[in-house]
Formats: sequence, C-alpha cells, structure tokens
Amino acid sequence: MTSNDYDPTREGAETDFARRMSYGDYLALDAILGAQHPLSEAHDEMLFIIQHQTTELWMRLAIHELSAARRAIAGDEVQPAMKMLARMSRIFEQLNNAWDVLRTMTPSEYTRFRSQLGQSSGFQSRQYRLIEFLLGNRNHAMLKPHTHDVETTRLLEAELSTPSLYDEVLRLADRNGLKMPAAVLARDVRETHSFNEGVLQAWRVVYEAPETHWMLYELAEKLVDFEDYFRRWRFNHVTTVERVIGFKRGTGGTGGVSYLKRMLEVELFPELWRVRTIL
Ligand code: HEM
Ligand SMILES: N[C@@H](CC(=O)c1ccccc1NC=O)C(=O)O
Repeated sequence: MTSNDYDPTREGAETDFARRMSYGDYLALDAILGAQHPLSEAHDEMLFIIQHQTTELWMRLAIHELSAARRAIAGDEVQPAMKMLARMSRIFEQLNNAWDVLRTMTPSEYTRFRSQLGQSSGFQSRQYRLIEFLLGNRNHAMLKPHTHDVETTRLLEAELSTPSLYDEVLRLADRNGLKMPAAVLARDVRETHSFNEGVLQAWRVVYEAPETHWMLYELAEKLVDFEDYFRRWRFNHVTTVERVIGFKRGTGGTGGVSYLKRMLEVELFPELWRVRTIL
C-alpha cells in the first residue's frame, strides 16, 4: 500500500466480522456462488448456468410480487397491488434484456456441452410453471414432469386450486360495480379462463369511461403492460432457441421451436386485449 492509498478504516469502516454479520453472510453468497457446477470443459457452460440461475432468482421475486399482488387485490388493497404489478413489468424487462447476454453464445459453442444436459430442460422449471399457474395459464399436463417431486407437485396442485390473479381482478371489478357473469365468478379455477363475452362487455364500460372507473382502468392497464412484457419474454426465448439450435428437438422432448411458437398464442387476459377492437 502506498502512502496515498485511501484507508476507509480511518473514518470508522468496520473490518472485524469474526462475530458480526457481514455482506456475504447476509446474502448467503457462499451458497449462491458455490452453486455453479459445469459438467464440461466448454467455456460457455458457465454463461449458460448463470443465465438460468439469475433468471430463477428473478422468477423467485416475481412469484413473491405476484402472490402479494393477488392477496392485496382479494383484500381490496388496490394501490399496493399496482406497485407490485409495475415491478413485475420491470422484472420481465430485466429478463428480456438478459437474453442479449445469452445470444452471444453461438450454435457451435452450445454444441460443445449440450449433450451434458441430458433430458433436462427449462420445461421442468417449477418456478416458471408456478408463474404460469398464478397468471391463470393452467395446463394440467405441465404437472407431469414434476411427478417424481412430491413437494413441487403439492405446491403446483395448491396453486391450481387457488383463484388466479385475473380471477381476483374480475372479482374485485364485480365488487366495484362492474357486473361480471356469475358463471365466470363461480368458475372452476383449476382450469384456464377462456374468453368470455360478458367479461368483455364489463371491461368495455371501463374503457369507454376511464374517468368514472379510474381504479379498474389503471389496474387493467397494469395487467396489459405486464402481459406485453411477458409475451416479449416468450418471443425472445423462441428467437434465441431458433438462433442456437435451429429446429432440433428440445432436450425436454418437445418439438423445440414448434412447441415454443405455439406458446406465443397463449393469452392471459383475453378480454383486455379484445376490448381494444370494440372501442
Ligand atoms: C440456448 C438457450 C436455450 C435453449 C436452446 C432453450 C431451448 C428450449 C426448448 C427447446 C424448450 C422446449 C422444451 C424442450 O423440449 O426442451 C424450452 C423450454 C423452456 N425454456 Fe428454454 N432454452 C434456452 C434458454 C432458456 C433460458 C435462459 C431460460 C430461463 C430460465 C429458459 C427457460 C425455459 C422454460 C421456462 C421453458 C418452458 C416453456 C413453456 O413450457 O412454455 N430457457 N427451452
Ligand atoms: N431445451 C434445451 C436445453 C436447455 O435449454 C436447458 C437445459 C437444462 C436447463 C435449462 C435449459 N434451458 C431452457 O430450456 C435444448 O434443447 O437444448
């Protein structure tokens, strides 16, 4: 150390963490930074692992925000829910930008370690499936890859029996003067909600007079904003996949790009998209 080097301890920076909680302790960095175990010598496998692990961490936050938003809406606390939904969009914006890092991996580089992945695939991500279920995309067939894992199956099954975020929004709208169809309010929440004309007409009332339904209008637009970012995530995924593996079958056993393209058709809040056409 030269005499010009600045020493933060002179202004009181703590340096003894033998018996104090440090940065790494609080953030459990030993666990997180000790969890990268490439199975090959390929340079890009570290990128692949970290890209997935960071995505799973952001998904963890997304689940935290989405579940809290749903609880808040069910309890008529719309303002906090708005904040959480705004954060959801920012999380997905972050995830959308992250694809740019993964895209630096070429097909030749991926081929060097792809065989090490065996039959594992993002298709088996329990957090991703939980997010889809929370949002109302409830394809029961997606439980199958988790049959071997009792805890995950229990978690996903519990989610299926809980009203989705959109179910809670429609119930809230009904409590606040919009007449939602009784069949929709009493629907079997285990299934995916499909387009309903009565729900469309209810949203039409809001969109034709935002000033008299400001709270529901803002909430609906938060959902549309989020679905917009979520669609972009799906699109970035399928485009990256085509760029890296072309039309090969996926390690998870699906057709690959053909499967992911089908998923681009999923609509989480169909009436909120359709209402635009009738205004
Ligand atoms: C080179 C990079 C990637 C390739 C080649 C790839 C490929 C695929 C393929 C082919 C599928 C269809 C299932 C299968 O048969 O395997 C799939 C699904 C999936 N992937 Fe990726 N993926 C990549 C990166 C990522 C990343 C970074 C994530 C973030 C966690 C991710 C998450 C998922 C999820 C959640 C699914 C299931 C989608 C659904 O069911 O709608 N993938 N991926
Ligand atoms: N399905 C990919 C493999 C893959 O991407 C993957 C494998 C293990 C863990 C996460 C993965 N990411 C997304 O599917 C493939 O077919 O190459």
